[in-house]
Formats: sequence, C-alpha cells, structure tokens
Amino acid sequence: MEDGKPVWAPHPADGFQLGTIVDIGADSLSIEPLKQKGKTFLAPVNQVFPAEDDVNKHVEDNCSLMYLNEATLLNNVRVRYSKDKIYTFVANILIAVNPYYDLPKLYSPETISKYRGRSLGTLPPHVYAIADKAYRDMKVLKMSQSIIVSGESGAGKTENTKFVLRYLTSSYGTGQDIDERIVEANPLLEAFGNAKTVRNNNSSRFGKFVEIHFNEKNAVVGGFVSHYLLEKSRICRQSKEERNYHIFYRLCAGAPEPIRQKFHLSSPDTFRHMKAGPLKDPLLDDHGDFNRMSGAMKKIGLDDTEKLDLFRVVAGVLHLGNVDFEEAGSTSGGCTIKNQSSQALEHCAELLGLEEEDLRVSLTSRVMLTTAGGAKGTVIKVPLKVEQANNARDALAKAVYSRLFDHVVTRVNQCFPFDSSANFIGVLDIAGFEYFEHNSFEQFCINYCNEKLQQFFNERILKEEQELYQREGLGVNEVHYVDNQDCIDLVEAKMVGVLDILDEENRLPQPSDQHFTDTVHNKHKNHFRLTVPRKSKLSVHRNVRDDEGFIIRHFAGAVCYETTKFVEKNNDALHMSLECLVSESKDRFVRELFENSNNSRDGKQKFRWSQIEKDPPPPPIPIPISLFSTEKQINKCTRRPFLF
Ligand SMILES: Nc1ncnc2c1ncn2[C@@H]1O[C@H](COP(=O)(O)OP(=O)(O)OP(=O)(O)O)[C@@H](O)[C@H]1O
Repeated sequence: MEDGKPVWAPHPADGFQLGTIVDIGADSLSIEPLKQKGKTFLAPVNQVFPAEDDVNKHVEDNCSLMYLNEATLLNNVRVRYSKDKIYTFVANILIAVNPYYDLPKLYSPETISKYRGRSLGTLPPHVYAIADKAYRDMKVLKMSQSIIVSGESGAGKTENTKFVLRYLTSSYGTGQDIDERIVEANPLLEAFGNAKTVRNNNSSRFGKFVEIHFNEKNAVVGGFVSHYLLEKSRICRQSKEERNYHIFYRLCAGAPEPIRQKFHLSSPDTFRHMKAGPLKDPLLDDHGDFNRMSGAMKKIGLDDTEKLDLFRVVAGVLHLGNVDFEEAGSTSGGCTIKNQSSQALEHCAELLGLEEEDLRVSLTSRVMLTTAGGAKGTVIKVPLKVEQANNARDALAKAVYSRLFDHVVTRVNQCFPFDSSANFIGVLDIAGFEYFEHNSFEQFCINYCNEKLQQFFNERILKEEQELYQREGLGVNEVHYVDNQDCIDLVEAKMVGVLDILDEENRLPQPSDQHFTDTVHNKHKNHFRLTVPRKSKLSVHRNVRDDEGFIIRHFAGAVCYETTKFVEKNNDALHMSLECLVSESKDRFVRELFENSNNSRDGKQKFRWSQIEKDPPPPPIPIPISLFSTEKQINKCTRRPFLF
C-alpha cells in the first residue's frame, strides 16, 4: 500500500469502504472514509486492501485488475452490475450476478450466434462464452466436459443452467427440438421438485446434473438428467414462511371437479402437509400454474392415465399426512389411529391401492425378522408408540413422494432419448455453501457436498495447474491452499464419521439427537475441524448446549449445526412392513414406483405382506407370528439390520 493512496477497509456495518489510512496501530489501522472526512473507524491490518487508481473503471476479467483482492473484485463486479453487465470473468471462471429483471438482448438468438466458435476473452464475459469453451474443448480433446454452477439460493443457478442448455442445443443441434423439449419438460420437473422458500419463490430443492450428449460429429443427439438430494424433509414439515412442493397447491387449486372428487381433494388448509406455511402467495398463481403444468405434461407426451397416476399418488401423500395417532389405552404401550383420522386413512389406502386394515396395522406396528438366537427368521410384530407411528407415517410419505419424483425424472428423460453418444457436456446445478443463523441437517448435507466440490476444485484447478506450470518451467509463485480432506473424513469416514455415527444412532432402540451429538463430540474431542457451539464467535450459537449442536470448520467458514431433528431427518428408512405393503400395492403404478426397492428387487422368495397374519392388536411383548425367511432375505428386507 502506498502512502496517501486510497484503500478499501471493512466497515463495521457497511461492507468495504474507500478511505485513507490516518493512523497505524499494532493490529489495526485507523481509516478516514473518503466520503466522510473527519470521521474515522478502525480496521484489522490484514483486511485493508489497496484500491485501484480509478474505482469507477471496470474490467471484464478480474485478473486484469492492478490489485486483485477481495475488495477490488467486489467493487469491479458492483460497478459492472450497475451498468447491466452481470457477468465478469476470473480467468476461465465466470461470476454472474442476478439482475432480477429481464435482459432480453443479453440472451437473444443474435447473441447466441455471436459467441459461436469464439475463444474465451474475445467477447464480453457471458455464460455463452463458457458453454462454447466447453464445446470446443470437448471437440478438440475428444473428452466429455462439465460446467459447475454454484451459488446461494436465488443466485440464478437454474436460470444460467437453462441458458447453457439453450446455447448448446441451438448452436450445435441437428435441427431436432431437444432444447424445446428440455424447456417443455421443465415445468413438470419444477412442479414436483421446486417450492417457495424465503429466498426464492421457485427454489429448486434438489441438485441436478444435466448431460447434453453429442455424436461423433459433435452434434447434439439427446440429453439426460440425474438428480441428487431431494429435500425430503419438506414433504412433511415446512417453516412458517415456506411452502411444500408446488404440485400440492397446484393440484388443490387447479384440478378439475371430477378429479377433486375422485381424489377427495379440498382446500390446502385442510391438509397438514400444506397448512404450516403460507397457503397462497401473491406472486404465485397456483391455478394458472396447474393449467400450464398440465399443458407441459401433454406436450411431452404424458397421456391422461399417466397424469392421473401422478396426481393420485400426490393426493394419497396428502391424505396420509392427516392420519393421527393416540395412545392405545391398553397395556400394550402401543398406539391406535384416532377416530377423526379414519377417513384420511381410508382415502390414503384407496389412492395408494392398499388394504385399509393393512395400512392401519403397518402404521401402528413394526414387523421384524429375527436374525439370531432361537428360531431364525421368525416374524415379530412390535407395537409402535405415538411418536414412532408419526415417524413411520412421515417416512412412508417421504418414500412415496421421493419415488414419485424419481419417476418424474425418468419420465422427463424419455423426452430426449438417444441410442449412443460420443461425449457429453454436463451442467451441475447444485446449491452452494449455506450458512444461516440456524443450520440443520439440510445445510449439513449441502455443505458436505460443497466440501467435496471444493476438493475437486483444489485438485483440478490448483494442484494440477501448478504441476503443469512446474513441468513447463514457468516461474509462477506457488499458490497455497488448505487441503480439506480432514473435513471430508470427519463427515464420511467409516465408523467414526458424522454420517456413520448418525446411521448408528438410528439403529438404536431409543435414538436421540442428544446422544448422537455427544457421540460426535466424544469421538472427535481434539479434531481441528470440530468444536462445541459455545466456542462460536456469534452469541446466538453460544446459547446452544454441547449436546444440541456442533461447529464444523469448513473451507468456507465455520458453521454451527443445531442437531435437533438430525436423527428424524436422517431416518427416511421405511420399516419392513410398510415397505412390503407399498411394494405389493394393488395399484400397478404405486407397485412399480417401489419395484427397485431393496425389498423386492430380485429375490425369488420375497418377504410378503400377505404372509403376516392379521391378528388382534399386538400385546406388550413382541410375539413370533410365522417362520418363513432365510438370513439372506432378511438382509434384503431391512436397510438397517435390527437384531432382536
Ligand atoms: N440472468 C437472469 N436474468 C433475469 N432474471 C434472473 C436471472 N437469473 C436469475 N433470475 C431471476 O431470479 C430468480 C431466481 O433464480 P434461480 O431460480 O435460477 O436461482 P437458483 O440459484 O437456482 O435458486 P435455488 O437454489 O433456490 O433454486 C429467477 O426466477 C429469475 O426471476
């Protein structure tokens, strides 16, 4: 930093401010803002950065800045944004800022043709420039390429993913309307996988990897979508300001009367799965969106039967949510379904093709097979307590809905089929690192995924590039980066990783969030990456007890996770009797949704619901009912082996 020259300094309340250094302390500098002469504030020495000579000038590539640091980068992006230049390069990485209004010229067909075949940097920064680079690299290197789109919720990931797809298909298509079909299939995907959140009215609650496939001549031949991490917890629980997946509201608002009657639909406030959050949103038109979605379904070839199959299962999940339990009032220690819920149970059973009585029994008791001692393979029926039955009901709703979502994605993939392909360009659209005041299991999963992406970035961009510079004898200064393998191990290591500890907790007879949290702390007492909430810099986290949370020091910063409901949110596994029940549904569509479940994949002799006797309410001690299975089948039937 040169004497008297302006610097950027972090203001306690107002981002980076431009000022001059007026005094130098041991650890901090006294800064006088250019706009507020006479007033000074203190800033830590290592966070004060030199400013460019002209702070109103901007450059297309941040690497062209005279001083490249956090503050000059942000200022450059800000200045560009104020001139509607939402894209900025950092070498071959693109930063995009959400304009929150349409910039039609920016994405016009003329702009698409301008970028075709042009090297990176010859035209202004644009998402099309990145797409074209991926295409040219694929062609020259004869290797598939990937583009990672990352950022916080509402940053514009999905919009930019769509622009990449449109660019590739319209520039390098063979006249087939694959881009049209991708666009047409999108409303269906969004209806089942998107929801209104506090940050985004149409937030994708799943990650996706969209592949555009090319033939030997490098022309587009088809596409394929894979999805990850559908936010299942949303199906049964939403915060006050957020909604469930769009499809639930659209169905209630827009379904024609015969469908409403057939599926026993009423207004959203009568369903537990919808009434927690806002039922209506001024910016969302559920009725109109239902019609648009139905139109999109027709366009991509879904006939009326397929449409009704989807709607029927959604309605079934809604009615399932209204089933409530109460203590049995006997010595069994178990529970029964409340009288007021009998209609919900009946509707749910009807819509999912189940026998009402079978559904009742499998929601209020759990059937297990013995694996050791006494008679192996003995079926035991254990009564469930109210809370356990609630969990079983929610696990069933999550399993059915997520299988339905898998089906929707499979169906969407049938819209752009291809026989063979030489290479593909994949676009990964996945939530970026998240850090809120309260962080739960969802943030934990997303941040773990981002640790893995960061490791990939470290390996591919930093390590391999530097090795290349060395091999070529370029005297580039070494860039140091923090290896995050220890953080990844903390989460995923066998037996001691947080995920395995959580799975282990779910196998206990009385799993609890507190016990899980204690185990995490005990197993990693002196781990550099893990600490207790009271060590947080933020007072809000210091109130969290040691057995209620943990802090993980991620590559992007420390995050305090509150572990309440970690056990429940991780426990999506259906108990055996419920899984058997739905995989043997009378309804062909529901049966097929569960066709590839562990329970029924390829076993010749399956555990069959029909083999379980239907007898009076279960007594307090589990009773053997029949003996019919081998150990091998038990492994197939239970995802989490439970020894009894
Ligand atoms: N380039 C753009 N031009 C115009 N509007 C945009 C652009 N990018 C984003 N938006 C607006 O911002 C909204 C949110 O963007 P988008 O859904 O792509 O965010 P996201 O990062 O995918 O969020 P989430 O992770 O919650 O799904 C869009 O619905 C759109 O209105």
